[in-house]
Amino acid sequence: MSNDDVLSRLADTLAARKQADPQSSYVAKLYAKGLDAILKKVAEEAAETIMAAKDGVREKIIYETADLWFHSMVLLAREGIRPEEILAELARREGMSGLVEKANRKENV
Ligand SMILES: N=c1c2ncn([C@@H]3O[C@H](COP(=O)(O)OP(=O)(O)OP(=O)(O)O)[C@@H](O)[C@H]3O)c2ncn1[C@@H]1O[C@H](COP(=O)(O)O)[C@@H](O)[C@H]1O
Repeated sequence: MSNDDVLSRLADTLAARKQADPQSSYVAKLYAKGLDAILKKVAEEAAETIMAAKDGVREKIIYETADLWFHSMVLLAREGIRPEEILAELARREGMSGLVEKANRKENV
């Protein structure tokens, strides 16, 4: 299996877990706990990523960032948002100066 479409495959699994038994699936259990529990995990994993970066251990940064991305993906799945939509937003910004993006953002968001 290629790494190229790992986000799409994971999103398919996360969508399917909406029908799964919370006893047999970590993701189903998280959905059952609700939005606040998912947000708490995102915040925890962000904090763990920060601590890993502070420690400066490469493998730890990769591991904790994977946990952060995974829980962010659970949040997106809960909200019915596909990872392709985030990738499209990043692609839209590609080649655009961050300063231009910042000016546009003030007008649009
Ligand atoms: N990529 C992941 C993944 N990354 C991390 N985790 C889980 O996320 C949790 C990380 O939280 P912590 O480090 O705080 O550990 P914890 O104390 O066990 O977590 P809590 O009980 O406090 O929530 C761990 O339980 C990990 O097992 C993941 N669980 C599932 N997946 C993917 O999601 C798919 C569906 O998982 P299930 O729904 O469990 O079948 C799997 O096939 C994987 O592809």
